Amino acid sequence: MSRLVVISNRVPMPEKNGTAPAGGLAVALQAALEERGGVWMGWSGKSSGTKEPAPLALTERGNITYALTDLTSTDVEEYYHGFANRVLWPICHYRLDLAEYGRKEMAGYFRVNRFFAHRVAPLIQEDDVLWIHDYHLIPLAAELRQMGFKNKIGFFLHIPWPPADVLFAMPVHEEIMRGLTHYDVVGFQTDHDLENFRGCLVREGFGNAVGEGLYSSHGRTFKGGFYSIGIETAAFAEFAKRAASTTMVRKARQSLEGRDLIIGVDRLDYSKGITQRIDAYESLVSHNPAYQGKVTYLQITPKSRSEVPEYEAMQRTVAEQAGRVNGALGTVDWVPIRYINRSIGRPVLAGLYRLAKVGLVTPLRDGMNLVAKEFVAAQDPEDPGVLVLSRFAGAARELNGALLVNPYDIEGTGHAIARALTMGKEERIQRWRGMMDHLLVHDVKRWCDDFLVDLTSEGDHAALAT
Ligand SMILES: O=P(O)(O)OC[C@H]1O[C@H](O[C@H]2O[C@H](CO)[C@@H](O)[C@H](O)[C@H]2O)[C@H](O)[C@@H](O)[C@@H]1O
Ligand SMILES: O=c1ccn([C@@H]2O[C@H](COP(=O)(O)OP(=O)(O)O)[C@@H](O)[C@H]2O)c(=O)[nH]1
Repeated sequence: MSRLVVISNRVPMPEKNGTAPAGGLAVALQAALEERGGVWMGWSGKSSGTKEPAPLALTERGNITYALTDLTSTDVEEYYHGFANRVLWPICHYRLDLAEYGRKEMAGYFRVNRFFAHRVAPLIQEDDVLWIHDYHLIPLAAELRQMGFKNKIGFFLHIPWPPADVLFAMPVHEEIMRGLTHYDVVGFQTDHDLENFRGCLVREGFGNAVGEGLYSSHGRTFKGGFYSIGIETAAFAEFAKRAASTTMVRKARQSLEGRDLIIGVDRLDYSKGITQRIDAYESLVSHNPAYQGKVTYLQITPKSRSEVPEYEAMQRTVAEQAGRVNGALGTVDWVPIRYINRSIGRPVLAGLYRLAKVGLVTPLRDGMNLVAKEFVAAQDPEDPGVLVLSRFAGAARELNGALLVNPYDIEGTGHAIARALTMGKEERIQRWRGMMDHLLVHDVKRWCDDFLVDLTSEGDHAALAT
């Protein structure tokens, strides 16, 4: 079997205390690489200031070699905060109104991709298979091809791919589309994302669908597919069962004093629909006094990308909103919303999911959303909680036992929370069982295997070029 070289912007070096940063990409890739070993190259998350970054730092941990590079402060600003998170992220999440397009940032994005190519090049061996992840690194294959690399190179996009009318509002959409054609396999989270990509490619004459999932463009042929990312389902379920008896989770249970727990866990990101969700909860509780003092909503929301103005603003908005609801509805012995603005380790999260009667996962748009899958995996089979899930999360294409909601419909979401809180055990078990069976089969290993089978067995697409 060829050696696997994974390249992603975010690389979670296992810290001394074993905690990884919040974010589904890091969590999933860690699981996938632990399984088969290989090299994982990416950004250290640190800036070298105005100095040229030091050579790649190589660290062996088990069967994984981590290869990390710092970036200059200008690179972090232009490539990560600038183009990746203020242009590609909002565009791919259908938020044209938030995209801040600047030529300096665009140039920084392409420059850092070239820098990544030069940094990783000395590590690449002839029969290595390269798997590049996410919107930060779309042009990387083109850079490597230009340097003469003929290896199989796959790309997986963790976030949604928008329809042509949204994508083409971005001035450099042609360069981005062309960048994707240098891969051998381009993978998306869902069939909807793949359909949108196909529309972008074919409608605007960038390329053609040539059958059997193959596309031709700019003299190359590549496969386009969808591969829905999973979690380590069985291990997470076991984890949650054990977590239920830890001190932290026991304390949480005691503090509820018999109230039903509703839980939300999201990075502080406008795509996650947190403000709409708080509105929905407020609408439910204020219109139904029977719930007052009987439910507790715990929202765990670690800070994310705080240097980006839209994220910084959200920190204030959500904190004020939670404070306002608590001020308006709280009583001397009841706090309606418990709001935590920092990261919680996954072992504790697992126990909290299991404790909860309702999992609220209501993004306005999300590539997949691993929290939805973790919530399901963590439930007690004899008495499972109910998942309230946005129809706009990639996970909604698979988790059909959830109560699907439109997160823009505040009252509708409130009604779904009420339905979840009152659902009988038999229906809860039936809904949960179907989702759990699906997640046990479609776990992170299956995702990884499916993608790599397509990448390594697709033949030489370049030679098939039309
Ligand atoms: O690296 P950050 O800027 O701190 O952001 C964290 C990650 O956010 C995004 O995660 C996505 O990937 C998940 C796993 O496939 C998926 O479930 C979720 O819907 C996506 O939002 C981003 O795509 C990653 O690159 C970031 O590392
Ligand atoms: O305080 C937190 C919040 C989230 N997470 C983890 O971060 C990931 C979030 O992934 P998801 O796909 O839901 O969203 P993303 O943040 O990648 O957009 C999940 O594995 C969570 O368990 C965590 O470890 N601690």
